[in-house]
Amino acid sequence: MNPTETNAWHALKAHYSDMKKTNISTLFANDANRFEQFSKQFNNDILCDFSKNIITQCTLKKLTALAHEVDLPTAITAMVSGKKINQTEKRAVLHTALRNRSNTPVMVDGKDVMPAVNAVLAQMKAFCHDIISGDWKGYTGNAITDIVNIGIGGSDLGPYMVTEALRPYKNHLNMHFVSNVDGTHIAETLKSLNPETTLFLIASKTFTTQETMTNAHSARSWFLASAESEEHVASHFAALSTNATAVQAFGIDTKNMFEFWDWVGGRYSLWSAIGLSIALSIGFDNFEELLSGAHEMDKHFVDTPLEDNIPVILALIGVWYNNFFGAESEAILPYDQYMHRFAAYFQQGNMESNGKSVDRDGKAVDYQTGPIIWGEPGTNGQHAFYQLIHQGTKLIPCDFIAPAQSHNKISDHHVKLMSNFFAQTEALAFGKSKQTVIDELADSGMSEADIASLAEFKTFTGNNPTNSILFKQLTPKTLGSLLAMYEHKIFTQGIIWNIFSFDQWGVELGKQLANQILPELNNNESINNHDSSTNGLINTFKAWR
Ligand SMILES: O=P(O)(O)OC[C@H]1O[C@@H](O)[C@@H](O)[C@@H](O)[C@@H]1O
Repeated sequence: MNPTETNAWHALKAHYSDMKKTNISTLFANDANRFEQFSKQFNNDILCDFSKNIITQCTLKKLTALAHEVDLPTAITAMVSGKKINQTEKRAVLHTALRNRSNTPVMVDGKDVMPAVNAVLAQMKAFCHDIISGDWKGYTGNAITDIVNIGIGGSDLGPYMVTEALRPYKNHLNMHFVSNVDGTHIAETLKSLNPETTLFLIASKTFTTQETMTNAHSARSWFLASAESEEHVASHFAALSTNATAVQAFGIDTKNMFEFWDWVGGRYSLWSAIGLSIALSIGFDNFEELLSGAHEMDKHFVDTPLEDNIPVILALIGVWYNNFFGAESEAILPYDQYMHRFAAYFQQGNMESNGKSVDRDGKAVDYQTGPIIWGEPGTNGQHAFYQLIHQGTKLIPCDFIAPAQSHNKISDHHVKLMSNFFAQTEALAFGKSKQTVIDELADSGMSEADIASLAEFKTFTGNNPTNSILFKQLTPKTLGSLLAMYEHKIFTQGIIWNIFSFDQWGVELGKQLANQILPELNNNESINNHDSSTNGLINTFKAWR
């Protein structure tokens, strides 16, 4: 259903003409209980404060009506019960089954997937035990000290982000992540490694991705240059994949293969065998906690009425700015250094899922779909790009995310960090009037004329919307819940925008052309079969290399 043709959309359009004239300051001034009314707690662990948005209860009602009109509840049930909702790839979408700790049957093609999910988890558990305890020996009899995850996109971003986020839980193993096909990435990583004590995890759903396969072959050659015999590969290489044939062809023993399934999307795969690097880094029990946290959020998403459903509310507020206010982007700003890859992770999560311009009926959409996602950890962002958020011409709704308790209680760092966290959303919402600036400059010794003209530049209009997501501490469980919350936000928005969120055809054309161009780079002949720009660039590259 085209969302713009729903009754709810028309009502929202009319409502927007009123709301665009109001501002956050007024909304707070008129309602002493605004925080209580527009915030929700999840499991007494995560507080989501939506109050600093340009919304009223009426806005939320109308947005929720939109979610009902596009039949979000049926769509949620279809996803979690294994319906093939990824229609262009004819696949189910079941990352929720990977963390289904209640173990209720989940059927795909008449078969319960849970026994297979549990079997791979058991295999991961045993492997983690062997590697972490040092029982697993490398080819010279030494224990493994370093793990290198070789993967890209969903086979890299999630494991890397979570491994970084959960550093306080990590054991003695040194983790490395190689993704880029740029030889610098693997070369710099290998420099510090000893082949006798290094384990490579080749992480690729398809096991055909050019970047990953190239890095995997280079890692193998590097390893064999020391180990000499192919039979040693078995104790230093494992594969995380859906493609057993390609794993075997690469030379990895399938007993070192950790399987997952076509119903796991790459960008939703950290909960599967793709998460093996996470489990190795923090131990399997902590990995299970991560799954449990996500499962708790899954239950909330499935069971909670839309009006109280946290991922749904986040999604609807996102739609409000994206489709009615014309916001082009959203910033994700974690005030936690451990979460420094969180925005990058959800850049893929959001932009690969909802960066679509054809609807589920194959027709070009005539409305906006997924926003541009970006962000960096606070406070670094404050000293870089917040200027534009505060005083630029673009509306940038932001999510501020922070833990109440730091893992590193060093002097007053955390209260300083948090004072910035609170100050920023306050400043963004309420701004600073020209009169306040003039009053502040009154004793500066400047002339009245100078004060008046400077005040123009020092005024903050405010009315910049934010969500604040405050949680107790960054634990595996809380991180699991936060990740699932954002995943379901993306899903909800995809349903509203009537697009397929679980395919990614947009990554294919570049791959195809690169494959055509690659052989053209293997000689020094001038080429002229492309457009003049591409010809010119290739020929200059050939002349200069
Ligand atoms: O895990 P593999 O198959 O190597 O894919 C890695 C990545 O490839 C990209 O082209 C996208 O399709 C991503 O969704 C995917 O995560």
